[in-house]
Amino acid sequence: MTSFEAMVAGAKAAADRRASLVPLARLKEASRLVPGAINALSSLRTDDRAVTVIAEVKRSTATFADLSGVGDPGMLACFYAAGGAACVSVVTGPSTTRGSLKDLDAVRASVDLPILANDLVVTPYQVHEARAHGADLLMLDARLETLVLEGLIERVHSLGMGAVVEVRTRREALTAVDAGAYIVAIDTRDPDTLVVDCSLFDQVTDVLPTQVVRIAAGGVRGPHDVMSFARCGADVVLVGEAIIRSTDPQQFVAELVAAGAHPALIPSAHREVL
Ligand SMILES: O=P(O)(O)OC[C@@H](O)[C@@H](O)c1c[nH]c2ccccc12
Repeated sequence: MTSFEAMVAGAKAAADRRASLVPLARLKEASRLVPGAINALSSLRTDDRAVTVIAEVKRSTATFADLSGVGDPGMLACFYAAGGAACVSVVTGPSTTRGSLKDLDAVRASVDLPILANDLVVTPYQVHEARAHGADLLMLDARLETLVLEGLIERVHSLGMGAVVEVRTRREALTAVDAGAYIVAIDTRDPDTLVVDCSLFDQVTDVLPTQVVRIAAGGVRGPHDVMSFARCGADVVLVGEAIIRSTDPQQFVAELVAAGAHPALIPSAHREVL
């Protein structure tokens, strides 16, 4: 079993345990009571800035080191909104990340921005959970079996949410699009060293149809990286660790947002009408 297969098995077992406590039918009922999902597309892709920012609430790094500065996730999300983030991402699991649906609840109660729920999602039960807790976008992984991925994307879209499919290679990018994704997150980090490789972004996105939204996800350290990814054709950057480690998250998000709106990055066709 590969480590990804082991993580999938773990996520499935955990979801099955939760389903034995709260059956799917109850969850579906609960999702009918929450306000409908916000269509995040118009917030993510805008004409007046080259790149928009998804700011992430998370309790651990990609290598599961503790990010103890998170404190109150709702408050942090308010800082992100005040800093100009287009969307807030919340890591809700798996358990190694110390994230939970409680964090999603706290963020949902605090901001009106679209929310991306970020977990290893492997069963339709988790899709309904995310919706019942107010998510508008849901992260999926292109390494899942194709039929499973297709089914999950369909389920996400049928609940009015947007599926964000995370990819690392051209092949995964093609799989994601074939499976019905129109928002793709590209992780350009080397899996061993976690070093960001902007040139990989170009290679992977090359195979995507132009209408597909491109999110640069993982390892973005600051405004400079936002501009680099913008030049590679990113529409959105997803930033977690660097914001949480900063001394002033609102100010840091504002700096990322300003970098994404830098006039030098806006295509001339748009600049003329501004
Ligand atoms: O903290 P970073 O390096 O800015 O990375 C953010 C994002 O890529 C990451 O949190 C993420 C991407 N896909 C995920 C799936 C599950 C949990 C978390 C994630």
